[in-house]
Amino acid sequence: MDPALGPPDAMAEKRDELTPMMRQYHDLCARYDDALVLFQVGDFYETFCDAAERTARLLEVTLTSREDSTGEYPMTGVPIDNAESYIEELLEAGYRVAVADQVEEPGESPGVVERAVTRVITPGTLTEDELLASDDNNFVAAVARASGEEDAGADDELAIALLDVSTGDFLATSSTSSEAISDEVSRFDPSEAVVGPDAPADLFPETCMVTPFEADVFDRKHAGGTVSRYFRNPDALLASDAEIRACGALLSYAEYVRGGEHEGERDVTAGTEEDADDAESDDPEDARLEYITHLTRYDPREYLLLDAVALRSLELFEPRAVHGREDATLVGVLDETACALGGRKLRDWIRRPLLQPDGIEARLDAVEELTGSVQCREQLHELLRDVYDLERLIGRISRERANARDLRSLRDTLAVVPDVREQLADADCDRLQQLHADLDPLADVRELIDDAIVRDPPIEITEGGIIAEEYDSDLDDLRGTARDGKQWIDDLEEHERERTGVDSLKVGYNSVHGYYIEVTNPNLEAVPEDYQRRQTLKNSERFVTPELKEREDEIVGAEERADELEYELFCEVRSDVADEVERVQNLADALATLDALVSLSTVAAQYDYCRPEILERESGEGVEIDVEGGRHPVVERTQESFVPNGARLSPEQRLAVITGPNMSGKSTYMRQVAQIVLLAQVGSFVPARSARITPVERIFTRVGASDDIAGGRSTFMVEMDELATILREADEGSLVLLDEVGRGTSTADGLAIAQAITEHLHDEVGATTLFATHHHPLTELAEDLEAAFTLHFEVEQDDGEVVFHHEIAPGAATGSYGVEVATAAGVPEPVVERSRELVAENDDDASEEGLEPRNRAGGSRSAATTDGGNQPESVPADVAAELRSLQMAHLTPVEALTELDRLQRLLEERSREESEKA
Ligand SMILES: Nc1ncnc2c1ncn2[C@@H]1O[C@H](COP(=O)(O)OP(=O)(O)OP(=O)(O)O)[C@@H](O)[C@H]1O
Repeated sequence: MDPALGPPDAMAEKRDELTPMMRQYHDLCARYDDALVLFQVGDFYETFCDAAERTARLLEVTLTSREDSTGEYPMTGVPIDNAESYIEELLEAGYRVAVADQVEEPGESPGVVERAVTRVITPGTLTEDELLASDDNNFVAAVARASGEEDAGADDELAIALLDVSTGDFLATSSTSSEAISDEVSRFDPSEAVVGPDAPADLFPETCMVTPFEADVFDRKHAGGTVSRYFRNPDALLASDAEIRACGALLSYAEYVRGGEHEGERDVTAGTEEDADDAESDDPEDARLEYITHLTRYDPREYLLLDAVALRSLELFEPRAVHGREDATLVGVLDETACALGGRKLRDWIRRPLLQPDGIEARLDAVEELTGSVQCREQLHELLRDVYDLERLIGRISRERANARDLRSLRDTLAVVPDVREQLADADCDRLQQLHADLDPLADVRELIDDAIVRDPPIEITEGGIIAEEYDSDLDDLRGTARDGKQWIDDLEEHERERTGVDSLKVGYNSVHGYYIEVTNPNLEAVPEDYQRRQTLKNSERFVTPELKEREDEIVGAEERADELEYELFCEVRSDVADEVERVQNLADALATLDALVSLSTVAAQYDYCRPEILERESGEGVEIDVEGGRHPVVERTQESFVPNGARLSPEQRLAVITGPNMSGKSTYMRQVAQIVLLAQVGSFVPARSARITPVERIFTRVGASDDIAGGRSTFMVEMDELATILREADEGSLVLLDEVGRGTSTADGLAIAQAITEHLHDEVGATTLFATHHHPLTELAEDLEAAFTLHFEVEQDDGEVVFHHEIAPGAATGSYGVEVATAAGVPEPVVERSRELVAENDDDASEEGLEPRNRAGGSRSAATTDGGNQPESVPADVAAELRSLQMAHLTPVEALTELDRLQRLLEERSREESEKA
């Protein structure tokens, strides 16, 4: 265990003798033993002992020490004012951070000042804008099994719950397959996972912090109680015990990290179903997080499924190195949203493309309508730019972490809503009409903030200057008293000058002595009786009068009371606004949806996309994809010109074997088809002249071997693993992209595997498949298979140079042009020349060899012939034999070059041996 966590050993031994403050620190460390405790002492957050040494090193701050009667303890502190940047570094180093604040003013009660953990900051539960890396969702997940018993069977139901603490988004689903849950993990990419005793540890990638949490909160009864504090009927809302356990545990965790007076929530005996029924039971109800108002239970089968491999290879959110541009992702090209809300919504749509034509058509109708009206679209975009991140704002408000500026931001957003509504007043399609209805301007909330909070309030909420005039009569009275007093003082100078006859008399103020009357030394004789000396300066004396003192006390008293009252009033307003959390969240959702739709229509109009026709698919039937003039949405933006290509796939013609030289455009083409399908299912227009598409249920990809080298497994193993998944899980509702399968092994084995896979996909799986390959014999196979066909990219040779047209055409490619590409890449001329000779020789050989007959599929191809032939004299027999056995038609250019390189070295070795013998 990390010695920086938990109660320091040095303190534990003598806990009872520690000073009360150090004992507090010790006890909080014991209570929050999985987190680094930052302990407020005045203006600093301090850590002690091992934690101090660790933080001093990590944060590069000075290590000091603190002594009490029990000894001297290392200590390190960071200023509270910029604690967030230090906390960020601690999080990056893999720590959770528990912030223990002073929760009363020093001297407020006898003894040591009270401290409590007011928040536990973990990667998955961030709420501070400074710590949240982006506007995107930041999820914490919890996973639970149905039974929760240690010996649970393999096909027990597994559930995952996901919560974004900063926005209140809360989702849950379950499945009997752990792969399906793993796919959901990839989809939502949580930064933290809370696990109970029975969760499979290998579900989460390394980037996700795994937080073990108390077993009891995962208990069915306890979890049911927790969920029912939030949602009326958990059993009707959620589909299984596993889901209830995951949701309940996650809510308990969210309550736990909120800390503060609710820290008792870690006491897991509270919150059973019986407690929840008892309206009077205070503790659990108090712990309730007001901003969690919706729970979306979904079935993964309602959405197009994309596993981690497909998410990566289709460049949805992460760019692939090849394009080398940050925004070279699908979300990058689609995101023209105006506000953070819309950006998150769009990402969610891309993460979960739809399957049901109705839902897709509803979005497409809205996109079409907005695409057709430039003015409306642009005005909406302009208006939406003034929309703040309402979800995070209302989250902060309901967590009592919002300041007056946050309330004004909410008010400013509400002020935009009537204009946004106005733009939708004449909408035709259902979706836009519905949004028009959903856009509640929350006039009451806006009015409240307008009345209560000044236009430009300060950041601080305890120093006054927040509450508007005429909002509260007591406050107005206090302010009046302070104002009158100040006016009296303003008049005092004039008055006293007249009374004393001293023209140089001045009235001033300083923070130590308060108000004073200053008289210079030559005039001291004129000082009246009632002046009381307060301060002697070099050339003057300062006085007060009993009346001035009295007025001063009055002003200070009134100001202090006004500040306190303002704070109270502010908290009341904030709490009244917090009561409307659900309405604000609903408004946020409507604005987010509108922004996402406007963004899709902006892209559609700007980049000449077309509305796809969505076809119904009966279950068990195959897929129809008919695209004319399609373009790759990402690649077309990264280069000057792009050649459009069509695609026609149907249940009768569903497996395309695509050949063509390197760099001709095979991979681009395949990804383009998949991205067009995916875009259509998002409800977006697509980069094509026309498109007719049946929604696909799942997209599988197996792409370039060098792309996916996962830790600890060879390239070939990764490839086979991904293939195994495809063969096991794909069906006629799937779209499968295979890019150069079988490269990581010998040519013969590679071809055999590719052939077997093609046959299996064709005969058994029935998935719509695009298969790019350098194994030319596969094109022959495609001709034998009823529902397979061939496509190719042709290139031209112009004066020895290869010219790429990037145009797809029916049939198989005639040559591989690998040698020409090698020339272009700068491979030395003699090697290229020799390659040409070999290609010519081997073409003859290859034409005599065929593919394994289908009924012998899987058998390895015949071994190389080693007997002589037309052996050139200068070539040693073994090298010649190896050269002859090379099957050039079956080698990729890189493999051919590697072979050539090896043979050239062998030749040189042989010549050296010969000359040494001679
Ligand atoms: N339709 C197109 N119009 C214009 N340029 C294209 C087109 N398709 C591909 N390209 C360009 O050609 C480059 C190579 O394309 P791609 O990677 O798809 O080739 P490939 O045939 O898969 O090559 P390899 O077999 O070496 O993997 C792309 O990076 C892109 O710049």
